[in-house]
Amino acid sequence: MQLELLDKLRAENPVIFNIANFVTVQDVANAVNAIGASPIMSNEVAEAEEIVRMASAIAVNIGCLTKEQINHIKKVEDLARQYNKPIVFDPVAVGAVEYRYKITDKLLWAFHTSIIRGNIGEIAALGGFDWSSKGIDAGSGSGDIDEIAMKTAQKYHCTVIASGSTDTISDGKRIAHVHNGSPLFKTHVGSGDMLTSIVTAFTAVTDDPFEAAQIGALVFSCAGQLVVKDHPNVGPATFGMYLMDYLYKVTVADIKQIADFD
Ligand SMILES: Nc1ncnc2c1ncn2[C@@H]1O[C@H](COP(=O)(O)OP(=O)(O)O)[C@@H](O)[C@H]1O
Ligand SMILES: Cc1ncsc1CCOP(=O)(O)O
Ligand SMILES: [Mg+2]
Repeated sequence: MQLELLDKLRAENPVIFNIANFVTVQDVANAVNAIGASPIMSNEVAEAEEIVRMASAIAVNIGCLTKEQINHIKKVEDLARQYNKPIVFDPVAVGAVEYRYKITDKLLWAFHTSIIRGNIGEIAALGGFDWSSKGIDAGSGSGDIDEIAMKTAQKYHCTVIASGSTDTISDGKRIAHVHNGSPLFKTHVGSGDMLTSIVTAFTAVTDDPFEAAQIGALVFSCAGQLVVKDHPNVGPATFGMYLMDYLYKVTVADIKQIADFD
């Protein structure tokens, strides 16, 4: 894995355009900023072209989907194709809400997406696998996660991150796993959304989405793991607070010491 991409990201400070949800927008902006990129959020179709042109990569999060937003996403994804900007898609709750599944499936067929980042329930739903998602959460299921990630990547011709206690990453041929992290991530709503936009930031510094997915997952998981190592009494609020600090200060050397991936 190219750990030096973290230093490259901080040196280049790329602009990352986020179509965010209103629940976690502040966390996502701060996480992208803390890791060393420059976030911009927008919901307005009239400024879409200017923002796509200035951005190095785009995160599309459907957490609070509206009809107006679907039109915005279509416009932005069309512009991303025109200006050759990578898209990372977060299919929030597609395993639990049929409407979201249908919209997401159409968008994923209509436009090229570099990376889909969802929890295992969301990725299983997109891949057509049996799984019981629960709202925004992964829920429960017993499928083979490697197979689910790989087949879903093949279906949509992209890289997939199925996150969870292990993040499973596939581009349809290769498989990688990031084992770092902490169960505290589950107590902080927005952990997945932050991961998606941090992975998006890494697509700005490498042309290989499989590499961006791995390094993004590793850096984010290690930052959270280091929070808990240094502050063992954190709870949901303080974990989220310290996570921003650790995204800001974590170094390649820190990550090398605890990295657990294959
Ligand atoms: N039990 C766990 N142990 C370690 N890391 C976890 C655990 N659960 C989730 N994570 C981490 O939390 C982040 C968000 O993943 P996840 O909870 O799957 O997404 P979402 O918030 O979209 O449901 C990922 O970086 C993942 O590695
Ligand atoms: C609670 C909630 N409702 C709609 S979007 C959202 C946040 C989802 O955040 P994450 O998937 O990162 O936990
Ligand atoms: Mg999520």
